[in-house]
Amino acid sequence: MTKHGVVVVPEDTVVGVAAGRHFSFPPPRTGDSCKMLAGQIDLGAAMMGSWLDSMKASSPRYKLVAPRVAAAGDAEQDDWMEKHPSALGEFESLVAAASGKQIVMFLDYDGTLSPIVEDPDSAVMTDEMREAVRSVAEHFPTAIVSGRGRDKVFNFVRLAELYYAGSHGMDIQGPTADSNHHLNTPSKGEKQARSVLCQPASEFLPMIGEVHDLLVEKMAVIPGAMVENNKFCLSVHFRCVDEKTWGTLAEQVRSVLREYPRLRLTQGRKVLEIRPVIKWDKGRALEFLLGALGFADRTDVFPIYIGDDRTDEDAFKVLRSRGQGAGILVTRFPKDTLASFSLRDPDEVKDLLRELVISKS
Ligand SMILES: O=P(O)(O)OC[C@H]1O[C@H](O[C@H]2O[C@H](CO)[C@@H](O)[C@H](O)[C@H]2O)[C@H](O)[C@@H](O)[C@@H]1O
Repeated sequence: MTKHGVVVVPEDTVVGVAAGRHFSFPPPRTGDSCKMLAGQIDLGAAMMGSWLDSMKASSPRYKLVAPRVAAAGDAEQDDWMEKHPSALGEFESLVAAASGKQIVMFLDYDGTLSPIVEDPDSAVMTDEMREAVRSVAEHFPTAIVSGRGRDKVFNFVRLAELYYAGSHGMDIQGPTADSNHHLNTPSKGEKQARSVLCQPASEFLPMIGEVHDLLVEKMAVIPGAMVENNKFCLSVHFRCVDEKTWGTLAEQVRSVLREYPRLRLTQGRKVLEIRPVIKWDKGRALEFLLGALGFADRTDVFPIYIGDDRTDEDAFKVLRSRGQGAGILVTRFPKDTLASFSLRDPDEVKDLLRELVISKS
């Protein structure tokens, strides 16, 4: 398929192309009007129907990619691309807006640095992408912000010089002193203290372990279902579950969570995510890291956050409320988003990272 080809493709493979004109950049300051963008499912009020609806709504199966043919769909796509143009297409205005400011990079992992695949354990990052991230981190402080457990995402990325915010930001670790060139070199005694920066949900560890075991038991009878332990949160994957069984899966998850009112449910790409009710998300992690880097109240900072998922909307929302930087959504579909720009896939993310490095050289 070419970029501009006419083809019907399954989820995760559709393309938006038009260059935009009326996009919202720099992002305006906003209040707390994120609607349900972060994909939170209200456990208390939710009827089974709304769980299922939400799972289906986040899993569109087919989409026409035909700028010249599918006029109705295109109008929507073009309109969306005008509001969220390609960050590559608008690269010069992006760099101009960041001029004189310190760029800080925030990168989601799955769907952003690695393509979405069926088996979560196989979502490896290419060497080319690793090199692009490594180069970008030479120029700008860089953090990986992921729903995955921190150790797991580190094992995929394997770059010691980055910050890592695992478990949707509930487990933040800075680079080791030796590799961190963005902070003043600490003494030997400081090195260890600087290692883990923030774990706001540590009291939930035993509960998460308990719920993990219960969910593994429940999911054992659902073909294709998989439970992933992300340390401070859990993922119940339904990408490989027959759609006819999604209702059963949702009901099983709900039956477990009914007994745990201190846990909440959010939704990602064909995954239900269970996490503590604490007010902490990828947006809070972004703010925490900006503070840790000394940029909390600075106006000369330009955070760039790139992510593909509903949970990344919390970070886009923070950028909007700060009136700073740029949120970039990785997607092939028009989606409700607070991001200012878009990219279509991890390959385009890699291109953008490379362009940023070139612009700095
Ligand atoms: O915040 P992220 O780094 O984007 O993590 C979100 C979830 O990503 C992973 O699941 C997603 O990617 C898998 C591999 O491509 C795919 O199989 C799955 O359907 C996606 O939902 C990860 O496995 C989850 O634990 C994360 O919560």
